[in-house]
Amino acid sequence: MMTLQDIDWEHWTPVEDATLLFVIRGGRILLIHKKRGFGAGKINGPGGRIEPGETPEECALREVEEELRIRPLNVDYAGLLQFQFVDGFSIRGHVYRAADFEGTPVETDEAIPLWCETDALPFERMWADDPVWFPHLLAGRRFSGRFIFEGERMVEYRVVEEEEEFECET
Ligand SMILES: CNc1ncnc2c1ncn2[C@@H]1O[C@H](COP(=O)(O)OP(=O)(O)OP(=O)(O)O)[C@@H](O)[C@H]1O
Repeated sequence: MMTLQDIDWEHWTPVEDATLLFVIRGGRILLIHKKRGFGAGKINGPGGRIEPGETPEECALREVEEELRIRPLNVDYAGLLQFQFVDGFSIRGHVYRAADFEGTPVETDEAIPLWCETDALPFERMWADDPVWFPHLLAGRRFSGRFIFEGERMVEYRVVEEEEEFECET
């Protein structure tokens, strides 16, 4: 069985590089019901794959516009998630927080917007890792997490709080 220790995380490069962006305002967080792509059917933050020539933050903003038609404001870096699947797939998630936004979230081909109270999140409909790092996200802390997944099952994880300066280079 694969464990966290079997992986050289410092030199690990993911098959896919992606983003997540969470608007958190007035005790509520803006999530989506993801209609297609990786994780379709789950509730998550808006986000998607980083395109060539794009920074993670540019991708995060573009994905929120594409999926919900809003423009996040006061965006800051929140954390980094490294997911290794036992079948060989791997994905990195660059996570951002926004304190405000312009526009009105609407349903698109990709997503249905869903405002949730931050103290009543639908974790049973979210990825298994989310309950592990959401407390950091909601508290405004920076974090990084490493995870082993077997399909949709989280096999092992380690999440730590990071110093303010920490940000991943791509
Ligand atoms: C394993 N545990 C996980 N926990 C929480 N979030 C996870 C995740 N694994 C992937 N994610 C997120 O899911 C989105 C997939 O996006 P992505 O690969 O782009 O999907 P999609 O097929 O729609 O691609 P397009 O960019 O639309 O082409 C992307 O935001 C990525 O950060």
